[in-house]
Amino acid sequence: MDGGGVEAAMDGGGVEAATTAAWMARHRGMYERATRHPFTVSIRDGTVDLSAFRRWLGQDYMFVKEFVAFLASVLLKCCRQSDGSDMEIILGGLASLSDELSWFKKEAEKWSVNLAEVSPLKSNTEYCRFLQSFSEPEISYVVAITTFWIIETVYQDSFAFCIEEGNKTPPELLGTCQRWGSPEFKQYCQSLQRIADRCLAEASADAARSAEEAFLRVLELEIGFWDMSSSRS
Ligand SMILES: Cc1ncc(CN)c(N)n1
Repeated sequence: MDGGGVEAAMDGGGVEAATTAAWMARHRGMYERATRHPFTVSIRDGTVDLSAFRRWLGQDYMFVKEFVAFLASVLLKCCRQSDGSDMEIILGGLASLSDELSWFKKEAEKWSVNLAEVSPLKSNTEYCRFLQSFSEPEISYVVAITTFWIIETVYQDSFAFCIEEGNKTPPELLGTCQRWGSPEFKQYCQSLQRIADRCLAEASADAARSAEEAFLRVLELEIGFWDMSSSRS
């Protein structure tokens, strides 16, 4: 984090506020582009193009397979670089991906998406490459856990909006929205945020700067992923 960043992370009394909240405020525009994207907003207002939804489903299945390996690398860094107290939370997230993959397979059948025929589109490939880079031991735990938190949070916030009051989400898409928009998943994301903030409070300025860069990169990649789902990029 640079000098401005440190200031932004301080509240009026000079007490350090949570770093992640400061980033979300500082990068509000990008955060909203990722969490109020026309694709998810079209789910909420009931105008979603179902062929775009099917494209998202197939692409996200591929993403989640790569996400398993990413999370395994976060877990490994947690065991090697932290005191290991976060292990159970990360392990819980990793274990839930088994259910998630089964859910994608069932959902793909329901929507007649042949997962065996799906190949990753450009934005997905780019995102998966980013996830793969976390297998490098040089990438620190603080950067990895912050990245994990924001990846999950973008989905949580995006899909929670689709089930908030006033939604016209098609009934057949409610299950998808509840998967990430549920209060339980929100709590999980909040526990990741607390871990990220604790690690960031202890991190060097360089490490915190790298974590903020990763935060921004995730927002960019998420926007690209929704764009890809809506069209073809
Ligand atoms: C692209 C993307 N971003 C986040 C998530 C939530 N794990 C996901 N399934 N796909």
